Amino acid sequence: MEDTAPAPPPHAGSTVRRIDTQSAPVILKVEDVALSFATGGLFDKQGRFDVLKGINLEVRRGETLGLVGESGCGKSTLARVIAGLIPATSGRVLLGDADMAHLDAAGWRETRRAVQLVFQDPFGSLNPRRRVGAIIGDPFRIHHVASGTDRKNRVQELMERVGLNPEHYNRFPSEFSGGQRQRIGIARALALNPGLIIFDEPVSALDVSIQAQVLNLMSKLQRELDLTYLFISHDLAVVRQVCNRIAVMNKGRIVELADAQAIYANPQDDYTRTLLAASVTPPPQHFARSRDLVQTIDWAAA
Ligand SMILES: Nc1ncnc2c1ncn2[C@@H]1O[C@H](COP(=O)(O)OP(=O)(O)OP(=O)(O)O)[C@@H](O)[C@H]1O
Repeated sequence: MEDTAPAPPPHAGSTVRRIDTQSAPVILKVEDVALSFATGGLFDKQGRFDVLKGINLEVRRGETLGLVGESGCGKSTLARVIAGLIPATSGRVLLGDADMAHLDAAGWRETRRAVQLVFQDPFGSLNPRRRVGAIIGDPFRIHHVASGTDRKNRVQELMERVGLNPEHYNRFPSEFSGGQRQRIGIARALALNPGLIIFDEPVSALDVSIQAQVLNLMSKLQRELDLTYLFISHDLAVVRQVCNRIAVMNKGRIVELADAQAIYANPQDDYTRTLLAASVTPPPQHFARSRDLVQTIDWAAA
């Protein structure tokens, strides 16, 4: 299946699913999280760099929370703290009732299943020597969920769900387009029925028509599977289409968090206004093409 289907311009309309963000249960809570990296005094006299400063946010079941801010403000670092890949220096990350700082082995396994990270990786790629069926089937293999024909059937169901041809199970990543490879990453993230999927800039390097297809796929999957997303982007025009609420981040702090409509209609913070002013949709030729854009965390190696 090729990415040639006509698609609406990605910034033309919203695909946001309506949910009651006040009453839906909280599945993730970030409480006063701070993170400092040691710099050895290279960049500042204290010998540390405060990347995250007093971060508070909640993600409610079924919503898409956007996390927006300029490059370097700490979005990806926060994603990694939430996914349990980097411990916070202080504060708490609660997944359901479980404090990520105090998980036993079973708790870690559950976290690795429950939180999936899908991100833009212009330099990396899906392992070119592995077949797509094996790549998408990794979570089943790693978590001992399914093997043999059962695993193959489940992988092919996932391929179908994300709009890939299941008969392409034995193909290599190089035989897929950029948009299709994103679908491969998304299929792998879906494998273990995650409670939360963190998308880190999943469409920012894609051709504009392919962006629309991937955003539409994300919305379709969310409706069908009742998924919860944390959507990270530097571009307020992109998150507008998919987010119920938006957190605006600047220099390691959340400076504003509100319903998406309120952010656009009545931004409260100067920095949000600056970001909004900068989020004019660029013409298609300004989007770089990328051969391989999304990679999920290889939990076996993490
Ligand atoms: N392991 C590390 N050690 C030291 N500094 C780091 C480390 N990881 C990230 N940083 C710094 O933390 C800051 C935030 O980085 P981060 O990647 O989280 O930002 P971002 O908002 O996601 O930006 P981008 O969209 O460009 O990825 C940057 O200044 C980065 O250089």
